[in-house]
Amino acid sequence: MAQSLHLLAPPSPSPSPRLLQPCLPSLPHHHRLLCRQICRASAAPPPSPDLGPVVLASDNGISASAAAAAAAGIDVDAVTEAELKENGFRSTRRTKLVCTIGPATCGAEQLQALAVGGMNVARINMCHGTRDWHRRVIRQVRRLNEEKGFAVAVMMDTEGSEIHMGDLGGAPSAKAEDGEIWTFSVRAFNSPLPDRTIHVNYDGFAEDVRVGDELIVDGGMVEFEVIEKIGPDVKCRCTDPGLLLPRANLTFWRDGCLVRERNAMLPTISSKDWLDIDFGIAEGVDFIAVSFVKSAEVINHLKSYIAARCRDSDIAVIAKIESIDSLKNLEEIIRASDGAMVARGDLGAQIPLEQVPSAQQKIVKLCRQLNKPVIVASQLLESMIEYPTPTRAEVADVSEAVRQRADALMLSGESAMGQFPEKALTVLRSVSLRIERWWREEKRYEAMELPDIASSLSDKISEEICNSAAKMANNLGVDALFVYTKSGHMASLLSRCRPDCPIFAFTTSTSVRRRLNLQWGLIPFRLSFSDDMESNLNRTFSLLKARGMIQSGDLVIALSDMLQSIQVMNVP
Ligand SMILES: Nc1ncnc2c1ncn2[C@@H]1O[C@H](COP(=O)(O)OP(=O)(O)OP(=O)(O)O)[C@@H](O)[C@H]1O
Ligand SMILES: CC(=O)C(=O)O
Ligand SMILES: [K+]
Ligand SMILES: [Mg+2]
Repeated sequence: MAQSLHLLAPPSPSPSPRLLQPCLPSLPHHHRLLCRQICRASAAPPPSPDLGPVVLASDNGISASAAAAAAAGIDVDAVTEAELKENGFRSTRRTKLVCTIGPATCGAEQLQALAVGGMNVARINMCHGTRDWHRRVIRQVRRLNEEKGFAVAVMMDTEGSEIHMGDLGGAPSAKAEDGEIWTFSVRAFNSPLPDRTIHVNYDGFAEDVRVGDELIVDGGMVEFEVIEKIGPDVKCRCTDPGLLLPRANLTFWRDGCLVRERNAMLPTISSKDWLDIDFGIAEGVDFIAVSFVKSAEVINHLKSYIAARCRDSDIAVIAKIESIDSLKNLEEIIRASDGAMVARGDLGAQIPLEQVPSAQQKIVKLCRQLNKPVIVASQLLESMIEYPTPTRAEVADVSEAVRQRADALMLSGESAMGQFPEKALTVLRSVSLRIERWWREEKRYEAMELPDIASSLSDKISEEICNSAAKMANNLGVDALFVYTKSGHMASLLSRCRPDCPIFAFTTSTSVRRRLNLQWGLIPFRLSFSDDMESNLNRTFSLLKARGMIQSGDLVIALSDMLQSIQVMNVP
């Protein structure tokens, strides 16, 4: 039996309104499901011969077209579906995982291993690698999605025009020892570079630094003091030894303060970034993460650029919070963006390290309030670049980000160039699962105030519906929330509430489905559905039951943004 609440608001079109009317879902046999088939062939029935137009495919690498799966002959049943089948709804991972792809993970097999291991989003950093390399990675991810049924989204991260070192003439790293004299120069060198010489990308560098300035590499990996300026060359003495990595970020400090007048004059999106963005649009990336955002203006500019260039404007813009200016203008930046990243690497080079944790907490909270997905990034498992197990402190850091209910966690060097990318991903996955479960068991609801964000009446109703549905789901202990959403908006409003149960998000568009992959607690499916909720539900139930993903008797709350309705029912 189902109980439903339908709310009507202009301009939302709706058929006959029923207020808390019981309705009996029947399983109409004339609506057959084409299950884009999966993985465990044995677990699913063969598609019927008279298939209708309905297509359903789930994310997280758990389903594939029947043809593809059969042809490939492999079991692509990754985390979510296995979890759903084995342990029921409660144990699916809510926190999403982003992996930076680099030399350690760019091969087809390595990418597949990451997808199976729970990678929701693959990130490519335009600071590194060639255009051809990036293209190969994007296409490989897309191919895996098509052939193996994954739905891994692709995020392109811009280089930005902050000051950084060159690529060390091809060397993977260089060691700077205490007291050594190194030359930082804006001259172009042919490889190999002269000994202890570093190229700097910013032409004004030699003019801007002064003797006595501190030069900080990658937020403190290595530190130098400027001792002499000779034309384009700046001689520096190493005062804090360490490892220099290619293209490491450089900041200079004077009298204990970051020198940032010059950086303020550099554009957030450089001309090289614009070319990269054109490339990203052409290759159809799902997210563009903008480095060193200073204000909302640049985000608005990029969004209108994207809207003008791609019709359905389905690339989401993520603001990377990694500078003092981005903290100053935090709220306007987050409001303008489709999501944010706490880029702790560079952030920790611009503000004192001890301020990074509170900045993280503040950004995560604000993003949730404003309903924007947020990624916590950098050094989560840094030691795993070299070692197969994390430090206890790293596990505690990951746990804290999960406890804050960030939407996603990100691997950087661990997956790009580390020795144990898959193990690092496994650590993120198992720590997320454990902390999420603990949190639910302890019923540690953080009653976070969620401010109204809608402006139109229709959006206000959607918001109220989602808030109520999430509350009802917790109070009734339902097994899952189902949301039928074309734009994905209602799914993200539900995710914002961080309910106890997972959210099955059904959407008609492949790109919306991939984008929802970044959001907390959502299990995105693509499904062609109609405005007839009863038939949608019956079709979904029979399909998911056939796949063993739900069972008769499971308690479900279903929402739809076409009808703006809530229905509570047991799966028939
Ligand atoms: N495409 C790539 N090719 C070669 N090395 C890479 C690539 N992507 C990442 N790396 C390596 O992995 C490290 C960490 O990756 P990450 O993307 O976090 O880079 P970053 O330069 O530290 O950060 P960001 O530009 O995001 O501030 C890099 O410093 C680089 O050594
Ligand atoms: C991810 C990134 O850009 C940073 O941490 O600086
Ligand atoms: K970058
Ligand atoms: Mg950065």
